[in-house]
Amino acid sequence: MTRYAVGIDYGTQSGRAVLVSLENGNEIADHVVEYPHGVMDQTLPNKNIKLGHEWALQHPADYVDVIRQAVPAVLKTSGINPEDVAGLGIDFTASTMLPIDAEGVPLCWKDEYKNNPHSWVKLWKHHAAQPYANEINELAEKRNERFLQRYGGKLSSEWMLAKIYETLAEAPDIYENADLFAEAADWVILQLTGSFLRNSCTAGYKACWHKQDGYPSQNFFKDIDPRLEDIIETKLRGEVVPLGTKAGGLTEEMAAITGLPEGLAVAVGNVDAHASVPALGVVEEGKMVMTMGTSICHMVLGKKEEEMEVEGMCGVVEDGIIPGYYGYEAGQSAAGDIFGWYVDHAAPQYVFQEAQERGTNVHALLEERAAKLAPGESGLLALDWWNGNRSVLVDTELSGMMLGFTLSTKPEEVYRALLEGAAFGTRMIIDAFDHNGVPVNELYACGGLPQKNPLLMQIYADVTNRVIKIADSVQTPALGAAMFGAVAAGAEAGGYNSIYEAAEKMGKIKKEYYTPVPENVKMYEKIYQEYSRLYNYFGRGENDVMRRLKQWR
Ligand SMILES: Nc1ncnc2c1ncn2[C@@H]1O[C@H](COP(=O)(O)OP(=O)(O)O)[C@@H](O)[C@H]1O
Ligand SMILES: O=C(CO)[C@H](O)[C@H](O)COP(=O)(O)O
Repeated sequence: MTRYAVGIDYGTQSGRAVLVSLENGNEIADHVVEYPHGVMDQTLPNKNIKLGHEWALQHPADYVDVIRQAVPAVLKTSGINPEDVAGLGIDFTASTMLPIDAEGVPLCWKDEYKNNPHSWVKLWKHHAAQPYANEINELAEKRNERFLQRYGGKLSSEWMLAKIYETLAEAPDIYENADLFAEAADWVILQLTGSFLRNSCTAGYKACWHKQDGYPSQNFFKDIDPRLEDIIETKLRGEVVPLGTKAGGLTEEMAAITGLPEGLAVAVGNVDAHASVPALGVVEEGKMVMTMGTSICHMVLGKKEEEMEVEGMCGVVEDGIIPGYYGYEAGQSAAGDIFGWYVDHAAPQYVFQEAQERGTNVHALLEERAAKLAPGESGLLALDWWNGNRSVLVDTELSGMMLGFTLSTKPEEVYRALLEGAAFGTRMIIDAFDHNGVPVNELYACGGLPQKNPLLMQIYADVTNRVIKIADSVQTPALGAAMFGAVAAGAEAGGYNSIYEAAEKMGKIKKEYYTPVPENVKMYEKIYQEYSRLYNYFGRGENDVMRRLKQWR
């Protein structure tokens, strides 16, 4: 008898449920629900209350809507018997967080708080907490706090501590009246099961929790603000558990809403990018998974014995991706967005015209022409910093650059140089890991870009001199979430006893690989040396022209 699991992937604009077979990971049915309130970056649902610059909020009811609509829809489409579903797991954007009361009710649902923006869900890309992140970073650096090195030397404004401190500073009553600050991932699990547990992935990568050391010290929090002194025992309390842990069984109410059996095993939450790793079958060291879309997340597992320090990584967390390993994460803050920028704002009209005449899109046309060029033929070289540099320089003040233009430079040459620049940026990240005790032997890719742009993937293989394997699932994070749901169920209940077993059966990659072409590798090695020189020159303080130009804007 075939058994199934449900994975729910909570993205930025929408959530989707996917029903997968536990035999082989095949996606039987999926259903997407756009969040009715989307991303609130102008006003609260009460339209009279305007939001500040860099705010990005969400409505927690939208997350419940996804459960209410998408789960029954996949059961109906598939026609399976709900009793054959063994487990359920979710993945979420992070750090997407909210204040809740002692009963788990979001403060934004209460009349007395709903008009205060700080009572709502702060979405991962809410960047208004930057001044508070800066303050935390300065203090941590001054105090020589060890935890800072685990986050590439800087905490992000997107993360939990900056967002909580922002609430304390700007809305002390919300801070006071919050029983807990919760990751939305953990809050949704609370809705499904009635139990509140913090998953080690979001706690580790986004809230500075460490398996041995716990959170930063009480003393450190007190130094930020005396009112934060007891935060670890109060508003950050909650057991932190590894991924795949069973959070509990589906409640009677949720069983009625979804059509799934009451008591169904539900796994603790997970981060979207991280959930993809086992979905590609990756549960061991040496294999870097790249989630490639508007931006790129790079994840790699390191030895169980030793936590390594790698320049500019976003974080290292024990059990943070696959239990039993240190999980390392790094990132490029733009990739697809840079190619999209060129098409939208810089490609000439005649390219659009030709694309239209040929019934193709501009990306595809530029890719086709760029594929005819050899490495180095354009004479162009780009620094891929259109949205700053996340890894390894951790500097949002840096900006994009291209050199080598002549009067005969063509649009496809510029497009190819942008693809190459992104690949060099990834090579820099790989080298940082590889040279610091976290080997990267093979690359795995998922997300939209590997499906959209084969030339980009070949360039990545050539620039990094590594084989690249591509996900064979459209909903990679949801598949990963479903796999952790199966692990929460355990073999006795028809699931799996470990994520290793689940990955072996359900992880999926395409048969065709991208393999480096030796002569391209040779040429790109030379160009990469030039890229590295420019990278250091503009990125490490020798010439701060990018920073100055930004200041003068
Ligand atoms: N053919 C293409 N080649 C390269 N980039 C593309 C192409 N088509 C779209 N893009 C870029 O891909 C990005 C979207 O990637 P996708 O993985 O679908 O989204 P997301 O990151 O939001 O999940 C956009 O930034 C867009 O500019
Ligand atoms: O924080 C992250 C990974 O650590 C993600 O960048 C964030 O969750 C949003 O991801 P996406 O836009 O791909 O859904």
